[in-house]
Amino acid sequence: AEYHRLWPEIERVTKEQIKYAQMGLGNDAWHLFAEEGEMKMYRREEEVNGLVVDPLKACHVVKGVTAHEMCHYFFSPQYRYDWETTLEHMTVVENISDDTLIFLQLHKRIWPATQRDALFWSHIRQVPPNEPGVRDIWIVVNNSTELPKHPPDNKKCIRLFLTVCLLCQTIVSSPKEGASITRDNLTCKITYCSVVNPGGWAPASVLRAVYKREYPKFLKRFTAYVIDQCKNKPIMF
Ligand SMILES: CCCc1ccc(-c2ccc(S(=O)(=O)CCO)cc2)cc1[C@H]1C[C@H]1c1ccccn1
Repeated sequence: AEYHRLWPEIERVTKEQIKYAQMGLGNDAWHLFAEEGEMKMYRREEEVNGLVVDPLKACHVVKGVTAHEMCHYFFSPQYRYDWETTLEHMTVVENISDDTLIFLQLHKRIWPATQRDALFWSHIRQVPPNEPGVRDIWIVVNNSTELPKHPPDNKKCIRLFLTVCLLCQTIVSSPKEGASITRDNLTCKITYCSVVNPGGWAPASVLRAVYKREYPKFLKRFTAYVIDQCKNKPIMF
């Protein structure tokens, strides 16, 4: 896929997202808006031409799964309806390669906002570990793109623009002397980042209320789904 017209952009955005996810909260003014167990969700209030584009950063730690498993279930289209409750319709409009797809997603209308759709490339890759104690790192990046064959249909819904990454790190605690690694030895550290431009105008208060409610629900549901899918399966590193 290295020769695909989107490849330079995929490389650039993926490298940016790896840096952005690994910098943690940096010294930006993040506001913790949701906290449940190990999951902490932060946002910054930002508007571009009067549109809410609040960057979001979520940090979570889950036991019993690997970074590869978490990213595999986030990337693969066949599981999406199982965990993405706000989807009305989803299709893969282009198979660029086995690690890069283009999705067209119609999201359910979230009253009182207008219905949105999203057209984005999605790329999964393993990244070299950057600190001791981390066995491996995987990332999925979703980034909006335009295709002449799938122009926005402004009569039907508004096309939103997103850049999302799910960066996961696998930490393995040493099993008992001579025992093999089991899921009890696995910890997955998750950083989920998203910047969504809603496309058309929506009241800031409405969008912020939707995000405040939907993002914690989404990450909780998604991680619980992966733990449940993996628990009786051999570990996929
Ligand atoms: C007014 C527009 C609101 C709005 C913006 C953005 C998204 C959204 C799209 C994609 C992704 S993802 O992480 O790439 C996973 C693949 O689907 C996450 C969020 C969804 C909504 C709608 C449905 C609401 C929502 C918001 C947040 C999380 C989940 N759903």
